[in-house]
Amino acid sequence: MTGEPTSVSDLIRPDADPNERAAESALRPTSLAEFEGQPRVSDQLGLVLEAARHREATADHVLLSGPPGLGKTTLAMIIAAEMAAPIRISSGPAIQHAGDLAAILSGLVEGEVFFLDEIHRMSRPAEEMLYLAMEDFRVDVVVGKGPGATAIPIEIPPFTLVGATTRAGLLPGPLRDRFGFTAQLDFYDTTALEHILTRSAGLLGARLRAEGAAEIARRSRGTPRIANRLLRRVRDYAQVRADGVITRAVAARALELYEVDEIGLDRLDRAVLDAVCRRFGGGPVGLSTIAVSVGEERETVEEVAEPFLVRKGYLMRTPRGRVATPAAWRHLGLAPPAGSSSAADTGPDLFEDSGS
Ligand SMILES: Nc1ncnc2c1ncn2[C@@H]1O[C@H](COP(=O)(O)OP(=O)(O)OP(=O)(O)O)[C@@H](O)[C@H]1O
Repeated sequence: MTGEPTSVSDLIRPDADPNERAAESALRPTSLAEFEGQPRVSDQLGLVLEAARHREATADHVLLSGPPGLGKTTLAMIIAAEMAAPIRISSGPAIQHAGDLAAILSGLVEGEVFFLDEIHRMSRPAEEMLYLAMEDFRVDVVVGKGPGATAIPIEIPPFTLVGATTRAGLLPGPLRDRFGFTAQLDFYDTTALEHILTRSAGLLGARLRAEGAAEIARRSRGTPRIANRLLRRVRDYAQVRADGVITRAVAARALELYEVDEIGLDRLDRAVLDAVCRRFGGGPVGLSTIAVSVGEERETVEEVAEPFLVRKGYLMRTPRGRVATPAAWRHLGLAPPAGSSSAADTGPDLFEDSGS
């Protein structure tokens, strides 16, 4: 049985949207002092950079890991700004040949920050070239083929590699070990998101009340990118359907219009919960069955809806499929079936993909 098609709202997707690049850049904090919400990372990174400045040296290589939209690109830019260094930006998937990497590295100037996003998606040969570059500031460019091939060493100026990954566990040990400092970014609490929203509203010239900021923050899934995106939509609503001021009521009405509920679930999230609870009695039910039932691609359910539902404690992955928790039933306004808490006995598993 196929349910009503559920279009995925782009509002709550944590990934970058190329159409939003300019809007995002305008809201990026440009110094560590302005980078709120990750005090431990800011403190530790501040120390690393200050020490490097003290020694008049290039900063150590930095690895940033964490889910999308939490500020990895922003931090890379801040590192460059704090070191008064230029920044060069590329990404793992863009570097498929070692030669691509050699060309970038040999063009760097001394002290430059090289930001490599999605570093876990680089090709193996490029990765091996990077080891040498990070350690010895040298690359070996192979000229020719077969037995006549020779490696020509090329010196490269000292630089700071800032690698970003959403999957630190996928990085090979030798690569991880070559970073002098690793920072794990966490989801933001609502207070931090309120501050970020207030700052963003100032830059956008939006009239955001503290209670309006709290309402948006609550629905932002712990992610600054989503918070800023919701703010822009709520601002539109406030201008067109209200008097321009973003109060709690205006924010709530706007986000209801966009189908983002009071804890940040959108239509797809709710459809998934609804399918698991109402159609499949709370599970266990396979991922593919859920996807067919909500009329979405399996990958979309798995990558967009599920991580947040699991993080919220609404859905569990078990060896036999997905299971709704009592909290999920309650969120839908339903009474959990008797004994449903014993679903936990099935035990959340560690399988990435267990329910197909
Ligand atoms: N600590 C913060 N304070 C204020 N704004 C932030 C903060 N972190 C992120 N942002 C804002 O969130 C948006 C997304 O941040 P950013 O592009 O740095 O995320 P990312 O982790 O690199 O995401 P991706 O992995 O998808 O590239 C930007 O507009 C940025 O201004």
